[in-house]
Amino acid sequence: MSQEFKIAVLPGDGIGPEVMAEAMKVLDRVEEKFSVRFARTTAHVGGIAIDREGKALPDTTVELCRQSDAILFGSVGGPKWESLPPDEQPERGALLPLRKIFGLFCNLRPAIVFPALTGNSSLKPEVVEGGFDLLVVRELTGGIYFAQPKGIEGTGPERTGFDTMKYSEAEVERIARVAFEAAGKRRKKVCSIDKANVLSTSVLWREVVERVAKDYPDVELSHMYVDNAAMQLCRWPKQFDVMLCGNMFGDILSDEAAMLTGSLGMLPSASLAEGSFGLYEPSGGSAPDIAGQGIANPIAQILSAAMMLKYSFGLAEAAQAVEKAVEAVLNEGYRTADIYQGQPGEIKVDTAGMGDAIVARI
Ligand SMILES: NC(=O)c1ccc[n+]([C@@H]2O[C@H](COP(=O)([O-])OP(=O)(O)OC[C@H]3O[C@@H](n4cnc5c(N)ncnc54)[C@H](O)[C@@H]3O)[C@@H](O)[C@H]2O)c1
Ligand SMILES: CC(C)[C@H](C(=O)O)[C@@H](O)C(=O)O
Ligand SMILES: [Mg+2]
Repeated sequence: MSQEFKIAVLPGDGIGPEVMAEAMKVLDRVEEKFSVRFARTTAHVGGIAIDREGKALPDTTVELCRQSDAILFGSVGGPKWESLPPDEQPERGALLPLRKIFGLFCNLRPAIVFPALTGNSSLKPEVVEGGFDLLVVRELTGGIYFAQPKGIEGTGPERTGFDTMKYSEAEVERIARVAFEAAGKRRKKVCSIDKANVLSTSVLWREVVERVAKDYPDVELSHMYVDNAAMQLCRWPKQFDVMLCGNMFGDILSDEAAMLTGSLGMLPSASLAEGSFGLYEPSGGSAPDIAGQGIANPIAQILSAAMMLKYSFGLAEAAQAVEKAVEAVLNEGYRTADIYQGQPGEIKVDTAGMGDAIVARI
């Protein structure tokens, strides 16, 4: 009997369904090749769920996720729902609650500059030469995103919006351990990002990270202020191996790291709970500017599915086969519009063309 895994498939809005369709083809191929079965059930989330079921995260969707071994998520949001009250919008109404409900405290965002794509990077050729990869480890269920109180109060010029930045030692320790474990399997360097010259949360963050580091003597720890880190990422990203960040700093720096790779459409992510459960999604959003045209890059979604194979299902070999297929198509010159530069040897493809090329190489 082949192994079976249950996946809640939540394509969401904008380019979500377009890139998800390609990830489904990849999973079909993995089933064939590795004699596993992925029992997939699709449900609404985000704007489409508001339109069809009246709220961004329907109870039936949450229940489906509970019954599943992992969630494969597309992206949510778009101009159509921007005028709704903040808590009802797709991002705050669906994505953030999903992270909280399932305890997805650990967000892994690898940024890989493939050697074939160094010409696409926004950086100088000598900075990206030969390619590189770094891993952003972002705390995902705490910090300013979730801490209370938050809101908008008062009237007139005194009307005030406020959020609270809070981190407990336990929250910092938990995510720091993930970063050190990951670095131990990579180039053995953790750079912890904070703003300890201003923020009390960062002073605590730094203390706890220092303490945790003592348990990982083979991993080198450094600290960097977030503003400097944003600059260093553009100046010389090869200095980084694992970047350990709180929720908001990790959000910002992971988008920046994505662009070093050539396109946000290349950057996958895993959001993990304790144990094997996880939600896997591209780091980018629903890309309303290109939705419906069939030109979105499906690689972030496909590599997110590969992360699911590895982290939630323990199918490391299958995950590697998918990653190798992505690298192969890039080496052969296949490019969606976002990474196409009109160079000799490049083959321009649409979303489905990229998906098919990857499937054919698994
Ligand atoms: N996880 C999520 O669901 C998620 C993440 C980020 C933003 N959003 C939401 O998405 C909507 C749009 O946000 P935004 O425009 O700031 O960010 P975005 O990530 O959707 O798009 C930023 C830019 O990157 C490009 N891009 C992103 N993914 C791409 C892909 N796969 N292929 C080619 N190009 C790609 C877009 O075309 C756009 O030019 C907003 O409602 C936002 O809140 C959702
Ligand atoms: C859409 C938004 C809530 C989300 C975040 O800020 O976490 C997104 O930007 C991300 O990076 O996944
Ligand atoms: Mg973001």
